[in-house]
Amino acid sequence: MTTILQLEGLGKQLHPPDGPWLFRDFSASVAEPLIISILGKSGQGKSTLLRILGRLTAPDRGSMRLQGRDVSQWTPEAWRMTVSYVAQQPVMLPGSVEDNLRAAAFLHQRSFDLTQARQWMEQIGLDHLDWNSGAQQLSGGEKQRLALIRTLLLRPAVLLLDEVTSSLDSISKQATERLLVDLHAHSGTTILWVTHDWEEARTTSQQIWFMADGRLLEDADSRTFFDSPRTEEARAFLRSSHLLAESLEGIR
Ligand SMILES: Nc1ncnc2c1ncn2[C@@H]1O[C@H](COP(=O)(O)OP(=O)(O)OP(=O)(O)O)[C@@H](O)[C@H]1O
Repeated sequence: MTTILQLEGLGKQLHPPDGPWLFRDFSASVAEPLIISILGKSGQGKSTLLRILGRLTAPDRGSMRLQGRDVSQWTPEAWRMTVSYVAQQPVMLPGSVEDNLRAAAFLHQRSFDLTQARQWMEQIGLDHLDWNSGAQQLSGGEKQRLALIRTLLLRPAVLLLDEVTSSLDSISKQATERLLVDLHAHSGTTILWVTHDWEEARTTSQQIWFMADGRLLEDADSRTFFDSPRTEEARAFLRSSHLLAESLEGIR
């Protein structure tokens, strides 16, 4: 495996120059192809980290290298075509479902892969949609999946996913997870995946980043993290996640 992304001492300060640090000293290597889940309690800065990696937010400290080249040697556009972010709250572009699907091809002057778009729409459970209908009228879960496919059509080497299954029912969620795992297996796409669903993380990912106390507390292969987490913070996090899952199971 080769290193595609190298993070060195990344930090984000809430109110620079004197405010507290949301996180700092975040250093890690991303080897390709891997699926890495990013776990941690709310407010640890997981989304902010993804936005930094997607060059949508600037870090207050630290550096990043992509494919061996420092961030300063990349234009933001070229970086974002290689490392692409899918937001938790999907933003639909004005126009139809098809306009949204064609957006990446249009913006980057590439040909539109109609066969691939149809196949992914079907695989993700959106084959019922009329491509001429307005994208703004879709349900939250439909928008979330359409935004994901719109980004997949860019064919990024690294995909940054921010809770992309959070609005989905269990069947759509499983279909989405399967599509992403298949894509990773067949195309070697590297995925950094923020999720609150530890079961999703355990079943899809080979590696876990666990954020707590304003830093990357654990960077471990998935089995090691779930079977024998190194820190008390991770053990407490997993205990509370298990308890929550059990109580939700009881309600069902
Ligand atoms: N540029 C910024 N300036 C000020 N505050 C910010 C900035 N970016 C993020 N924050 C704050 O940092 C905190 C962490 O946000 P973030 O969404 O990254 O955490 P998270 O771990 O992804 O949380 P969740 O799991 O709830 O989505 C939040 O309180 C947010 O309001």
